[in-house]
Amino acid sequence: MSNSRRPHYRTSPPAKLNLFLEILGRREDGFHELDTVMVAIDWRDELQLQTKSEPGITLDVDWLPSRAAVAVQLGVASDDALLHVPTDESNLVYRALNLITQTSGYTGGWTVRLSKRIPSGAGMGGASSDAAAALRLAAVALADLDSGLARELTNDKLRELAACLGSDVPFFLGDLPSNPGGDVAAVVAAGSPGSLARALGRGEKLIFYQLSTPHCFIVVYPAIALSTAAVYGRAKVTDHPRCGLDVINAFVHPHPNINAEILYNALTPPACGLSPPIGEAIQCLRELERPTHLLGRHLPHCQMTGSGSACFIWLTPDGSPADDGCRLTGVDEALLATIRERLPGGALVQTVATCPAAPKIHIE
Ligand SMILES: C[C@@](CO)(OP(=O)(O)O)[C@H](O)COP(=O)(O)OP(=O)(O)OC[C@H]1O[C@@H](n2ccc(N)nc2=O)[C@H](O)[C@@H]1O
Ligand SMILES: Nc1ncnc2c1ncn2[C@@H]1O[C@H](COP(=O)(O)OP(=O)(O)O)[C@@H](O)[C@H]1O
Repeated sequence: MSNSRRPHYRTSPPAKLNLFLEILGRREDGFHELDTVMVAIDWRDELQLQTKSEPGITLDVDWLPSRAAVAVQLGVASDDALLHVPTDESNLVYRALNLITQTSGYTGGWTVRLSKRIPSGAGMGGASSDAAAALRLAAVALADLDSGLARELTNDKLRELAACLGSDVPFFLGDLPSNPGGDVAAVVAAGSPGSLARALGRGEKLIFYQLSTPHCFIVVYPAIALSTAAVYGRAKVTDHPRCGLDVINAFVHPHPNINAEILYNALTPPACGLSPPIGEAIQCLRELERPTHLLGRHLPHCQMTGSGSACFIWLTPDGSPADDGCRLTGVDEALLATIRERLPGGALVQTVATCPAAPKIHIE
């Protein structure tokens, strides 16, 4: 088949927020044992790929709506490191496609376009989500091209490849059934209010929960990119670990009297130690004058996600059902503008809702 007649496979990889993160221990391989609770949110990149007859990977990366527009919001020069996304083998999409090629025995190559919206080094898992999406798209594309090529790409194998790429990557495969030849494209229930998972081990051992209603957040990226390894390098192992089950309960069965302290992140102190403006951003969110009908009578539900630097406010702690319009009811542009103004040095600020971790695949 000529390259121009080959189908395009595309999807919109979501970001994630860690609602809870406790460090249970330090392992001999340098990783940390975690207990973390993650939700997928609809702050999305766009990933499109096509097979080609020649071997090799052609990867184009751009920013949406444009690199210059994102730079203005962040208050940085357009060539700033904050906007750097590699286009070589160090891009996780590239590494994911190499793993698929090696595992399947495919002799052709890939043409890929990655359009970024998820800030890098934010603790929002953008690179991991892109990598999981690349695994899924490539598995579906190879199955269409020649079913023999997909024989080795069972769901268990995809999970194994995902864990090789990074601790957070398996989450973005979603709740894949453990069956050989299971349909990797069909893991998303239509209209699902989103994926929540508890992750143990180094993050790759997952227990998924189905949300009954979407939850909404304001997410703030305060123009700081942090290295995950550097933050873990300063982390302390606790003798008295907290447990993520309260958070899971609060999200799966929302009720009016939720204790604000259930949002917890043991990486916040080391991240703030590396970059004090993150602590200032969290403090700023806690001090916001919020519309009372929105955040109600409760303490502000704010936290940092992952290893930082992004922080979030949980918008639906009062148990009222959040419908699709939650992003619009009460969270007006004025509130988002106030947050931007109060954070010195620029910020991306956005309202988001929970969504499936492994989104729909489109074939054109
Ligand atoms: C902190 C978290 C929370 O979800 O997310 P991010 O802030 O990166 O989004 C994750 O644990 C990050 O997972 P991920 O970004 O996939 O990290 P990896 O590539 O596997 O590891 C990067 C580096 O982080 C450290 N690391 C990572 C995971 C872990 N459980 N213990 C660690 O000590 C190691 O130093 C490792 O070399
Ligand atoms: N597809 C990708 N998108 C963004 N960054 C990527 C990608 N692949 C590799 N990287 C590298 O991964 C690091 C950031 O990962 P990212 O997932 O964006 O942040 P975080 O780990 O904080 O959630 C950066 O150092 C960047 O150079």
